[in-house]
Amino acid sequence: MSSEASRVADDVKAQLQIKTQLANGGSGYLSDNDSAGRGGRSSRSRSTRGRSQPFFIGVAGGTASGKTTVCDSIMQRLHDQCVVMLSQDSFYRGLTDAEIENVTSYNFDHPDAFDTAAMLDCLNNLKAMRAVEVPIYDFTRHQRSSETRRVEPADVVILEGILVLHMEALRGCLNMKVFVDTDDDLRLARRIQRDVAMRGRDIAGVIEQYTKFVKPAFDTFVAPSRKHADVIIPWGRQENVVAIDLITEHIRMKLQQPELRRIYVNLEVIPSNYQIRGMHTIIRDASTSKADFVFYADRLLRLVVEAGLGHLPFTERSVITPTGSPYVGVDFAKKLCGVSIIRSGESMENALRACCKGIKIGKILVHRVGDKLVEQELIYEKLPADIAERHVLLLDPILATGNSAARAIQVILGKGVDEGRILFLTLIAAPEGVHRICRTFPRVKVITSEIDEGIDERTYQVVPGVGEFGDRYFCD
Ligand SMILES: Nc1nc2c(ncn2[C@@H]2O[C@H](COP(=O)(O)OP(=O)(O)OP(=O)(O)O)[C@@H](O)[C@H]2O)c(=O)[nH]1
Ligand SMILES: O=P(O)(O)OC[C@H]1O[C@H](OP(=O)(O)OP(=O)(O)O)[C@H](O)[C@@H]1O
Ligand SMILES: O=c1cc[nH]c(=O)[nH]1
Repeated sequence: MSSEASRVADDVKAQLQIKTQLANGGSGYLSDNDSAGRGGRSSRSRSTRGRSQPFFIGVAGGTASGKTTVCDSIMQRLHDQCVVMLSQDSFYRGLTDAEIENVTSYNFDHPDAFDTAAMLDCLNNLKAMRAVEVPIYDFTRHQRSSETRRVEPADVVILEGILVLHMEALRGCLNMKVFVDTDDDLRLARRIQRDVAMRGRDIAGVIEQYTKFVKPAFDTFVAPSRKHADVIIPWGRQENVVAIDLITEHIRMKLQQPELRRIYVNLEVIPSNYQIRGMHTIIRDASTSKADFVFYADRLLRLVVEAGLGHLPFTERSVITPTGSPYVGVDFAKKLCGVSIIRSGESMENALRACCKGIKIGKILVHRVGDKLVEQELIYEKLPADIAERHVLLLDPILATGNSAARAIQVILGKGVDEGRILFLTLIAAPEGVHRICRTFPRVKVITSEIDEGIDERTYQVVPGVGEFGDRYFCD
């Protein structure tokens, strides 16, 4: 790899590591059935592997920056996946007769030129795995065709357009945001070429439109939206193959992740290895002695606590090492506290104290009233008086229905703690509990070591689970 290519590779890798937040995927193959040319592209799949939501990628950039080429390249590389591509251009509002009369005064680069509601509706339907009818826009007539293009549900949806990252509502739908960065001169040259050859314009008209509308809108809306991107791809006369490869590789990696981790950006499952799997095997074994259960549960709980602490903010700090050399490091976050959900949550207190000397730990006791699915009653709470100023590590080794955790989080929020400052640390989580907490409290970070199959309908125990954690940890 050339040094330039390797620099770009490092850049893209770093951007992906720092900012990318993702969701969903599946299987299929590409076959271009785009009847409208500029109407967006569609690639049909073999199957969507029963996914509940697609993974949305937004690709923005100035006019003629190469967005379509970037999308095509990503799609080609994801040829074994079920991918569809939509273009924001398909959602241009058709012009009225009066607007067409005066078309040189119409600003096609302003957000108002797009039917954003229709675009959102389309994305929401695809999100629910429903097929959509996408409008077909005719650039020569400035009108929507009477026909539409049917787009089937897919595992990956790529949305490209100049304002895809500018529009907040659209950004909210995207799991990955890409900005294609191309020199202004190059873009103008391409734009002239394209509009003359393919959109029935003359050179003078293209330049006039560019100066009057395209450039000002780029400066006002498009360029500032770069800051929302997870990845910025430098794009020039040649394709940035390295960047595309790395993005595709990253998407593939994310597509392989279990469903829940792709849906919820506030869920972290700590990476497993054979040590961790071995410890889980011991604590899940019904014949394990109490001493061994406690020993291995403690080791696992310590890992969960360490992973949770990794999500706290930090400040930079440099020190001098004994060799006299500087080491640029970080300082731990201040103002923390733990809150354990009595009784099982108390098993995590030692792990937290071992990591954070002298940390304040509060307690909450909730009680289920009869049926487990009924809202929990708060029996007791003892929390630090200044909890509203602290980051809160909420401790409970088992997340089953999520009722106990939800009630505890409500109590903590009621004390004035910002939702984004709550970390819920748990050893084993059932999908039902993950949905409950991650959906209800999207800014609470949930950190767990393993996600199990589900909850037993009769006993409400996590399956395969560990049985009653509190009994096995505390009782002889
Ligand atoms: N004159 C005219 N321009 C239009 C019309 N509709 C859209 N545009 C222009 O189309 C542009 C949006 O398309 P681009 O982002 O350039 O197209 P693209 O093919 O996705 O660009 P790349 O793939 O990045 O090369 C805007 O800058 C608008 O000015 C129209 O009906 N008439
Ligand atoms: O997500 P949920 O459905 O609310 O279930 C999880 C709760 O169940 C367990 O406690 P349990 O009520 O068994 O009490 P214990 O801690 O005293 O063992 C566990 O420690 C959680 O607090
Ligand atoms: O499986 C479960 C569910 C709730 N509480 C437990 O201790 N275990």
